[in-house]
Amino acid sequence: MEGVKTLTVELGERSYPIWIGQGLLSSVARYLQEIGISHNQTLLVVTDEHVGSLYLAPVVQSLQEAGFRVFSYTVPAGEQAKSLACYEKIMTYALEHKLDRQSVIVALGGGVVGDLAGFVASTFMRGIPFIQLPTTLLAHDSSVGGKVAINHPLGKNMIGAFHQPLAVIYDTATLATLPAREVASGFAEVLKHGFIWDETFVQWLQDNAEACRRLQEPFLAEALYRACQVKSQVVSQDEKENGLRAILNFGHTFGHAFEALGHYQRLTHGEAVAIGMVLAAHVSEVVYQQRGLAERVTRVLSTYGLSGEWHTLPWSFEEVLQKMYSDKKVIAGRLRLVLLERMGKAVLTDHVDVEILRAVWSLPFQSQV
Ligand SMILES: NC(=O)c1ccc[n+]([C@@H]2O[C@H](COP(=O)([O-])OP(=O)(O)OC[C@H]3O[C@@H](n4cnc5c(N)ncnc54)[C@H](O)[C@@H]3O)[C@@H](O)[C@H]2O)c1
Ligand SMILES: O=C(O)C(=O)C[C@@H](O)[C@H](O)[C@H](O)COP(=O)(O)O
Ligand SMILES: [Zn+2]
Repeated sequence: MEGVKTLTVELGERSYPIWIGQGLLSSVARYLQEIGISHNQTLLVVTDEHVGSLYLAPVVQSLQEAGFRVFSYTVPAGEQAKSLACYEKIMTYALEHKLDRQSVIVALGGGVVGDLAGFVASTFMRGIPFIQLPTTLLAHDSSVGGKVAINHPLGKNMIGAFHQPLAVIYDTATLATLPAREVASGFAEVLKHGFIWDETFVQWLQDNAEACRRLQEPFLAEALYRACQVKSQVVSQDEKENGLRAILNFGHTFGHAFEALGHYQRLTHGEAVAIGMVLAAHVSEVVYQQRGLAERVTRVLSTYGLSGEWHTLPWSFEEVLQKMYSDKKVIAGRLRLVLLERMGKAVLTDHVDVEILRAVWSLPFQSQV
């Protein structure tokens, strides 16, 4: 597969490939055959309205021409689709169309479709295989690692499972149709992978920001490859988040609170995480005496079009804090936060005094434009 970057998520018998390259969707059938999917297995492609209108027909056509029996289901675009109602509708569709325990769910879309379709796969007849076909920049993160979930009115990703895909087939040509806001949002998670694990990657992203933001090759594929590499290394060491994997939640304790308080409409996931990372970087500066850390995090985020400003949010510190206590990392009523010991090295800690968070919330925002 010339020109295709390949990684393996090492998880023993559940290991799987990540293929990254231009135009992979047109030969998606070949990739499915490569991982041993046979024509006896019915495929259900799940997508959303935006992605479906652009990419569903060619994907279904390529699969049907290769002899696969294919059904498809399209959900409304947006975070609201990560709901019990949508989950139930897909389940009903799958049952009505006689999918069985060998059938395969194919998630064609961004993180919303991947999380939702993956959760359907994890529970349909107690679990069937699924494939990720990510179409957003952000989905370099969501398509890898097997966290699948829907939201509950009381919190983000509260109903879910760990269910690894059989493969991630990442056609970077699809990113050309992404709205600018979603491009910036996706870079929040790309940058996160550098902040938590690899200072040299942060520097590379700073040095090549213009080309990356314009989605210019070979920079785009390299950025996604390196971010997926960080994610797969972490997941390989701690698949079910017993420890290390929690560092992938950098910026998310604040971020998920912002998303939920905004009813998943005010901020995208990446925007919420970006603000959360700036706040967590300020807390890290205090806890680990890392002067200049928050300034660097804010500056690089702003280079990628992400503001990181929290004072414009309409919620008080108390409202945000209360929401943070429903985070899945909270154990025995104790808040746990991911901080940066230094740039490129994240840690999970439960030793953060709420007064430090309150003091950070009161800091003036330092715009780094
Ligand atoms: N499972 C995980 O590990 C993990 C990791 C990170 C994020 N997530 C989840 O991912 C979700 C966010 O994902 P997202 O940012 O991809 O959002 P998304 O799936 O809602 O996609 C963003 C928007 O872009 C549209 N879109 C997608 N691909 C497109 C394309 N190629 N061209 C044009 N439009 C396109 C979508 O229809 C949607 O309107 C959140 O729910 C978040 O919690 C999960
Ligand atoms: O894969 C992980 O682990 C992550 O934390 C990746 C995050 O970017 C992602 O948003 C994830 O869905 C958060 O999971 P949650 O368990 O905190 O809901
Ligand atoms: Zn995330």
